Amino acid sequence: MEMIKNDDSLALHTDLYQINMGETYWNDGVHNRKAVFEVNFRKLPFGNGYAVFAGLERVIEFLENFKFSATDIEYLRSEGFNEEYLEFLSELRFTGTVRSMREGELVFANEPIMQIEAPLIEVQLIETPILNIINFQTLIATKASRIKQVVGNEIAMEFGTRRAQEMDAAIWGTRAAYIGGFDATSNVRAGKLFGIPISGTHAHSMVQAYRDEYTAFKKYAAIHKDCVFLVDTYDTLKSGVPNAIRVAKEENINLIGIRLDSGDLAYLSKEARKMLDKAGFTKTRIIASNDLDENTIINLKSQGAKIDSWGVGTKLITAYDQPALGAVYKLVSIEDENGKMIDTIKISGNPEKVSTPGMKRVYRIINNSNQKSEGDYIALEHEDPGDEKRLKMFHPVHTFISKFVTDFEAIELLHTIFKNGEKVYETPSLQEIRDFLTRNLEVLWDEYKRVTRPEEYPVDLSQACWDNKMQKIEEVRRKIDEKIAGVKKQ
Ligand SMILES: Nc1ncnc2c1ncn2[C@@H]1O[C@H](COP(=O)(O)OP(=O)(O)OP(=O)(O)O)[C@@H](O)[C@H]1O
Ligand SMILES: O=P(O)(O)OC[C@H]1O[C@H](OP(=O)(O)OP(=O)(O)O)[C@H](O)[C@@H]1O
Ligand SMILES: O=C(O)c1cccnc1
Repeated sequence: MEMIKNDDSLALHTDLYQINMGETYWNDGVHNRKAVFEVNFRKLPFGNGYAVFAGLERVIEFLENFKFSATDIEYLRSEGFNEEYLEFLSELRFTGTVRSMREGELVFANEPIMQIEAPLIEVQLIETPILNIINFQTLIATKASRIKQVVGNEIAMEFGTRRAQEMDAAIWGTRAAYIGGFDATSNVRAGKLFGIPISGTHAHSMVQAYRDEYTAFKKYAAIHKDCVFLVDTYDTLKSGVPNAIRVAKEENINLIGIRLDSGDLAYLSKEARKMLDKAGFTKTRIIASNDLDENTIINLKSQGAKIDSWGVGTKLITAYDQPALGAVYKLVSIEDENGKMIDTIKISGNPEKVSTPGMKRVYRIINNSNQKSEGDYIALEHEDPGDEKRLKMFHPVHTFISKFVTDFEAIELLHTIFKNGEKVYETPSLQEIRDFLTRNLEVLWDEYKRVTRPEEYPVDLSQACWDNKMQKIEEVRRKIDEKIAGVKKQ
């Protein structure tokens, strides 16, 4: 229990190796060298054609409060860390510059979604929490957006708290789901904290508690004006729907809806719709739940199900079919002993895994003739694609795949969030973030938005960025060859 009481900071919410590397840099006197790291992921989740960026708000909160508490230092002392290093850590605050995509931005594989420029030790210590936040929230926002694409103008309700990976995941997952386009949540705390609309029906347990469906609905109606009755506890069509209609006729309530939670949802919804309409409850909505996801929803719609609202829990909040987004945090540039910034690269046998060196900017290239996106364009810091009359966009691996864009606007996607440790970004409201996502989706061709086998959205490098990468690959190769030659000579 003592440990839990002392959970008074998030600075230790990192991997031990970060603190060990920090100690190495500090001991060597290189800890204050400027370093630039970028966050990117290599593969879109769920086979989706885009991802929805989420997590920035919590990253901001984390960086603003970044500080090792007295109990953090005490704990590290008990683990045997050097006393002077601990003294240094106790004074450490975040002093860096952060550029980031905004929440609700569409993001794609192999492009920087956040860039952090700070003293090496700071930028290293915050890697783990930043990835922890972004990987989860972006994953859930993307899953939610994918489900909402299928749900369309009908209502999507987040019902997942009971199945989420503990409380933080439920709360921040709910916020991410709302960013991704869900309309409401059953989690009341998320309603209080973030202003997300809350909504809910009742469980089978209430019907079981009264041991009689009619009585249970009557008791609920006695205290609630707006009612949604769960109609599948005993028999949906023979008991549930008739009881809901009977109580709605007897009591002065709005029968907003009925909920179906088992059985053949297509068949039951069609039959229930007929019964409700015949009784005059044409506005009463049919809500469905039970292990739903985008695939079941497509399937139900194709069967002509008469469902107006969709309650989605487990498969959304746990990102059931892909439980992790693989965003990574890579060093792209570091100050050398003369104060000069040197670009760095990570090589791999897999061309997609070779990092792109240097400080970069990301632009969305919007074609002025149709206001649709031609793709994203990664350029070096000093370049401005907006200056180009004729922009060449080519595939970064299969370079022969290329096109020229002429009448376009290059919209910069990375925004300055912190400048030298000071927050300079005005955090938008959740509603603004949702509207931003809606506008972003409008510039994307439908081919990238479909749920099954979407087209691959272009994420291209500028010629200078590509040349810089090739030059770095060459440099690394030469160095290795020289080393091998040196060893052979000995
Ligand atoms: N017409 C339908 N077409 C395709 N999938 C459906 C259809 N009706 C229901 N489903 C889905 O089939 C699955 C049925 O799951 P399952 O067999 O566990 O439920 P059940 O027996 O109806 O109810 P319970 O949750 O009480 O066990 C759910 O994921 C549900 O969403
Ligand atoms: O199915 P999900 O997408 O996770 O949606 C939430 C589920 O949670 C509730 O039931 P619970 O799962 O607790 O019990 P049940 O399956 O027996 O109804 C509710 O009735 C939904 O079925
Ligand atoms: O309100 C509901 O119907 C609800 C809430 C959470 C989980 N399942 C259903």
